[in-house]
Order: sequence, then C-alpha cells, then structure tokens
Amino acid sequence: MPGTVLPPFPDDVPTVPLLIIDFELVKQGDAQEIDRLWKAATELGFWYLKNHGAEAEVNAMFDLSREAMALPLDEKMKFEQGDDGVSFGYKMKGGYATDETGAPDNAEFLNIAQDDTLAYPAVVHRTYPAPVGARMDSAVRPFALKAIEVSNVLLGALNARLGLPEGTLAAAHKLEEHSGSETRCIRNPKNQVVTSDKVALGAHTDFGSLSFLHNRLGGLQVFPPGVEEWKYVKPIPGHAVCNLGDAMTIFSGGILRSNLHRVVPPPKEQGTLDRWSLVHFTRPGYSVVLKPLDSALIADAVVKAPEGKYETGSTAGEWFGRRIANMRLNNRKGPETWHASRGTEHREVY
Ligand SMILES: O=C(O)CCC(=O)C(=O)O
Ligand SMILES: [Fe+2]
Repeated sequence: MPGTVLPPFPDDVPTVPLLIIDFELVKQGDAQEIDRLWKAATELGFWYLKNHGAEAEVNAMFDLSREAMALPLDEKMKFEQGDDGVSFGYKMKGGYATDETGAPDNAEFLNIAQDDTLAYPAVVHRTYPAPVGARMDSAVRPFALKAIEVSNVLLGALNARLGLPEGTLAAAHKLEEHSGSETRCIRNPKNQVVTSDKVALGAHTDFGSLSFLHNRLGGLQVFPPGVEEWKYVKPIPGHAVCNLGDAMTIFSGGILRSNLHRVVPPPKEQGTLDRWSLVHFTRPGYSVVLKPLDSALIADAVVKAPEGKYETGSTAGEWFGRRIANMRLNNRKGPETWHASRGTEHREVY
C-alpha cells in the first residue's frame, strides 16, 4: 500500500524465476520481446509484465478494495455471488472448496464484471457495494481499460505467433458481447496458522484467457512442469504477473500453457499482514465455443494430442458457470462436486 513499508519477501523460500516481459516493447512489435513472450506463454504460462503503465490505477483499486472490504459482513453479503455459477459480486471467505475433501478457502473476493464497468451507470449483470459506484470513474473503469489494453496487445501478439488470421482472438473477446471478464479484489486475512496443506485459495488453473495480477505480498505459488513442487512467485514492485487460462490452452490445442497455481499465507514475517491482491481476468464472450482455433500450427498440435482432447463441447459461458458453481461449498455433494469444478488442470479429456 502507498506509504506502508512491507516486510521483505524472504530470500530463503523456493521461488520460480519468471521471465520479465516489457509491455511497451511488445506493443511496439519488437520481435525479440515477442519471442520471449512466446517462450513464457508456451513453457510456463506465467510471466512478469513491466512497463504496463497501470500502477496509478492499481493503487486506486487497492484503496477501493480496502474501503469495500471494511464494510460490515452483512452489507457485503447483500452482494454475494450466489450458488448459480455466476462469479460477479462478493464471495465470502470459506465459500469455495480448495480440494476434494471440501476444505474451505480463506480468500474474500469482490468481483466486478467488465460488462457492468463499461456500461455503468447502466446495470448489465448486477449491482455492487456503494464504494464501487463511488470510485467507478476514479478507479474501477480506468483500471479495467488499462487491463483491456494489456490484454489486447498480448493476445494480439500471441494471435500472430499462433499463425491465426489477424483479429481471430480479438473476435473471441469482443467488448460488445457479454462475458465473464471481471476485476477481482482479494483479501487474505493475516496471521493464518501455516501448515503444509493450509491454502488460502486451492490449486487451480484460471478459467479464461489472460489474468493481469498485482501482488504486494508473497503467497502466490505455481507448480512448474517438470519441477513438481510448489514455488513462490516473488512480487516485484511495479511489475504485474500475467498468466494464461484454460481458454488459451484449448484455443491453441495445448500449445499455450494454463498452469496450476494456488495461494498460501504469505511467507514468514509477511504473514503478519493482510494480503491484498488485484486481478483483471479477460475471458472469451459467453457464446464462444471452447475448441481449437484454425491455423496450421494448431492443427499440427491437435493431431499429436489424444483424440478430442481439446473439444470441450462447451461455450465459454458454460465452462465458466460449471467451474464456479462446483467450487461453491453450498453446492457440495461430495468429492465429485470438486472434480466437476476442474478445468484443464486435472483432466486428460475435457
Ligand atoms: O491472489 C493471487 O495472487 C492469485 C489469485 C488467483 O489465482 C485467482 O483469483 O484466480
Ligand atoms: Fe488464479
């Protein structure tokens, strides 16, 4: 937070060395930087993004987040996301399962739909706690617009490298079509007892296309392929963390990676503070069918994969709704409910 000195991220915990991608260079079409983005997107699906130009908007969102989360729980609960597979709104901590035993999560969310943000004061999906409207012009919309720009530039670069006709990924993410795209404010409460399996947010892959994430404290961990061990992502001031979600893995026939990640209490001294986190998720339009897109490179990857692996038979709206509804502990019947919430992370065939 501005003006707050945070305890340092410890130097004796295992971290994953993400590539640092320069947003401005990608935007200018720098071929070498786009090669590095491609390497990050295909090998791990996670990278740092510098020069994204959204720092002021991110700070304004953290201020909003503090104000909104400080409301009494019963006020926040008036905006709860509900059990129908809709993400938008407030999610109390303990609302989601983190594993097949039904262990509850420890993360409080406020999810603001991109559609509601762009249409405000008109309501597309739902309404939000009062601080969201009060800070719509100063924080919520400016942050979403920056995130949309980042997403357009990065998806545009990946579109070209996948050999797709220009505008193919853009057409799957048209702002005019309603989607599950959203901004998420997160609080993980301080001083959690750290045990080997105590997670704030269970292991998952993201549902959509691109996540633009801002962390001040550690706690995010990824499970890199071939390493098979959880590693922290060390927050770097001014750098976002970007990662790809399931939709991009499916669209690319598995060329692009949507990696497993989770959130645990911040390491060491950092665990004495509440952990605030902010994400913008770009997700395909609700009607977009999740299946491989049409390019020679993708066709080649699909031929090498088990038959039908990337034919989900789902639209993005259905995929998203299924995953959210089945994370909800209110909907839990048994381990099968958690399994039904899974995406590309735990399935051979989707
Ligand atoms: O809080 C974080 O660092 C990550 C959150 C996350 O993975 C998510 O909301 O999908
Ligand atoms: Fe995530």
